[in-house]
Amino acid sequence: MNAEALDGRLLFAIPKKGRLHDKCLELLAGADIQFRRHHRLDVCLVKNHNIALVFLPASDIPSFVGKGNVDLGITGQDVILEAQMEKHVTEVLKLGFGKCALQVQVPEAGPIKTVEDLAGKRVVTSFEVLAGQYFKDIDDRLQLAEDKRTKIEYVGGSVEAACSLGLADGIVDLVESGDTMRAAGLHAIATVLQTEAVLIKSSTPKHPALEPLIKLITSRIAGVVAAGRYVICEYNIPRERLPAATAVTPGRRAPTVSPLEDEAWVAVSSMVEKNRAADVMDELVEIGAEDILIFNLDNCRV
Ligand SMILES: Nc1ncnc2c1ncn2[C@@H]1O[C@H](COP(=O)(O)OP(=O)(O)OP(=O)(O)O)[C@@H](O)[C@H]1O
Ligand SMILES: O=P(O)(O)OC[C@H]1O[C@H](OP(=O)(O)OP(=O)(O)O)[C@H](O)[C@@H]1O
Ligand SMILES: [Mg+2]
Repeated sequence: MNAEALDGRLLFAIPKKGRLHDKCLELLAGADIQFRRHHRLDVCLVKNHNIALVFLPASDIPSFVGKGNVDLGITGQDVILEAQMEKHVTEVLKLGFGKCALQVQVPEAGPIKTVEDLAGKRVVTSFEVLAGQYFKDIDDRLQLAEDKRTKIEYVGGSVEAACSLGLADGIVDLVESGDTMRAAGLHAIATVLQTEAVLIKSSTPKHPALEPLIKLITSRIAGVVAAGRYVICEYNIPRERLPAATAVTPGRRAPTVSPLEDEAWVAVSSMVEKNRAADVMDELVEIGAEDILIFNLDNCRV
């Protein structure tokens, strides 16, 4: 693809593989951003918008966005901090996936119990900057001499193998379910940070004319994210129990209440957070609601 084909288009960086990739494709589909990616090509034009998608490693996206080489991107908060780009990018939206924690881990059976025990020893990580800052603070606090300070060593992947290979006394790596950590015989002794995937834009945009398109795409993606977070709860309730019921399902602004042919009853429709839906249904049954239905949302603007 030649450079002119990209001229004037909003460049939107998407993780090319790994944990965030599939979720990003779902977001793009939900936002009706249409494209066909040719085999092995990392740049492709969007058919129905003035956008080009650029598929990049998640860890490279913060500096591409921060330096204004691309206008918009999706990546993890962890790699933004690791790239020291937090002042150069603006977090537009939290996306609710890619949630995990960057943790200090040591062999379960070993003598090291705290980060103070680990200070001064060897730590292997893919997050050199964040691990370096974390242990610098501890080394400073413990007033360790220059030659006794924690040694941080970078590896590009399979960090969890470092202790059993004899390369490290501890590691700093991402943990979600904890399966990788436990399988490697490790356990966490401290959390450096919590992270999730975010939509980011450059803090000093090179193409101000693209701002309306950034707003539009942000609004569409926010709709898809909210649709995944909420369900619609509908039920019938005796009119005199309505105040109790609407306390359980207050909705985002207010629940929709409709009359029924039977004047003693009303129908209620309300948005409910998906992870609270089962509890809400239990409470509604307690209050005397009947015919309680839950519907998934395909998309929304709220
Ligand atoms: N287990 C996980 N659960 C949730 N989010 C994760 C997990 N591992 C990584 N992430 C998030 O995804 C981002 C990219 O990491 P990921 O490992 O997917 O990319 P990668 O290392 O480029 O790909 P790969 O692991 O396939 O080589 C991380 O910076 C983090 O924000
Ligand atoms: O707590 P868990 O659910 O096990 O997830 C954590 C693992 O996920 C990531 O690895 P990934 O699968 O991306 O492989 P990588 O180490 O090759 O990057 C991360 O580096 C951890 O190893
Ligand atoms: Mg990985």
